[in-house]
Amino acid sequence: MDPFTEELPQYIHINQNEFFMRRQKKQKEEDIAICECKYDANDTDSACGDSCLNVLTSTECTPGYCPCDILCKNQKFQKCEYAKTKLFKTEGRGWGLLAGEDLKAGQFVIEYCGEVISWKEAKRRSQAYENQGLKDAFIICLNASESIDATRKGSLARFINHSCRPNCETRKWNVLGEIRVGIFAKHDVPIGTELAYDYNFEWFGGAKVRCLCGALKCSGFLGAKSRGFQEDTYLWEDDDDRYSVEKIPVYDSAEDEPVSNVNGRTESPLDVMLKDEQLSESTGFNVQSLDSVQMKGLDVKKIKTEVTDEDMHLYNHDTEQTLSQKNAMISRIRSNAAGRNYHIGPRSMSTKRSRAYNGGRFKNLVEKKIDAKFAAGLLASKEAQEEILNCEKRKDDATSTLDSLYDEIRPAIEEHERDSQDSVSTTVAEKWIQVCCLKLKAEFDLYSSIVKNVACTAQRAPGQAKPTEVDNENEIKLLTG
Ligand SMILES: C[S@@+](CC[C@H](N)C(=O)[O-])C[C@H]1O[C@@H](n2cnc3c(N)ncnc32)[C@H](O)[C@@H]1O
Repeated sequence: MDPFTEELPQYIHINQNEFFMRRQKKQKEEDIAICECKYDANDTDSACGDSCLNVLTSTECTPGYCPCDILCKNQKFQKCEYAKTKLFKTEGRGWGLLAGEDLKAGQFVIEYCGEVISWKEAKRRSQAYENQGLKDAFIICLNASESIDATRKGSLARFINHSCRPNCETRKWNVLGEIRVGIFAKHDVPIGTELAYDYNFEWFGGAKVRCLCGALKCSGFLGAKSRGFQEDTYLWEDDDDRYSVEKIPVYDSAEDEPVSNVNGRTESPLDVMLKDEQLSESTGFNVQSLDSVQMKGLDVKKIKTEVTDEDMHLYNHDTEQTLSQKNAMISRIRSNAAGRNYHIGPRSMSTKRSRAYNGGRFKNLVEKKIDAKFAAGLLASKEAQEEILNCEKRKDDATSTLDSLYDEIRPAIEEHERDSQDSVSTTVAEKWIQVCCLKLKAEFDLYSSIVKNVACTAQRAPGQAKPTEVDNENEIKLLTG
């Protein structure tokens, strides 16, 4: 299919969130934050610029209450003061959004608008969309209990793709008492550069997609770090021609080494840029112009690139010969569990994994339990037996410490799983890591003690051993001569 003639997917364009399950909040007078800015004609920053108390707390000024009145610059969401952007068709990643003007670091680009729905409804819808075969995911987390779904209704932000090395990020702002999500430039972004942010752990539900961002440290799949990814039940190859992108390089394996172009410079798919004059007519959110936007000016062969040292190992998607050798098919992963954030929890992964990856492409990492008592029972030396049993006790203690720590910090973890913008606090994470390490060390000590003693100390005479609840899997092959 010609990427430039493919029609835009149907959706209703909105630039205000719509509330599906509840009414929009009305800001109470006592909740209105009033800043202390005073307009000074000689200081452009004075009317609610970067030093405004409200700006510093990511809160927009309320019209009628701001001391700077109509000069207030801190009502960007309310006034839809978006940067100029332009839709274009990517190769392999559906539609994307380009910067239609030079963006400054920290600049508000556009609001991520859609239907505000409950977290439960988001789960239900994402499953329904997946069942309908919808290829793209448009639901992001808003807060612990709500999400924004831009699938049917949304702003142009819905077209911003993911990158593992993004030039934009999402930020939450308090606007008239409601939390809203904006896309902001992480650093200066030149006109014509594709905008991208790290979906990170924000995406949940639906199919998981092979990431084609081209970044050196690309995580491989959208949501690869999420619990959803790790609990995925199976991999399947997808010959959907939207994603059959022979020309898109994909980091897949060691043989996919980065390739430099003739100048020794390398490019990322996300460094696609338009010539300035081709963007001159772009508007911030003009969906009508989309037909004409069929990237009439986009000359993929004459791509300008923004190349930094770090980019030197990125793929060159101009190199036809190299590209044709790359993947013709993009694997997609389906997930039963919503691909929410990472998971901290005792033991759940090993059991899930054994089910999840059996027969799949991943190695089956099922843990085989070793019966320490049985191993100790094989040994003639009392000291050796005691050493193994002590180690086992230390391992059991470490396991129960980990379990009770999990119960203790469960609320923080569960909160984090639903609200990806707020991380689990460092103290919780540190405590968790420390106890996990202790448990791993205790396990290691136990297994090394078994190996050492079974291999190096005298064994009971045959027939003397009294194995406890032995099964074939637990049987240890003794290294006796
Ligand atoms: C919010 S939509 C972005 C707009 C989308 N490209 C479109 O055409 O409507 C997210 C979807 O875009 C695709 N996508 C975004 N970033 C991608 C990436 N780095 N690699 C592969 N696919 C990507 C995935 O299908 C994802 O579910």
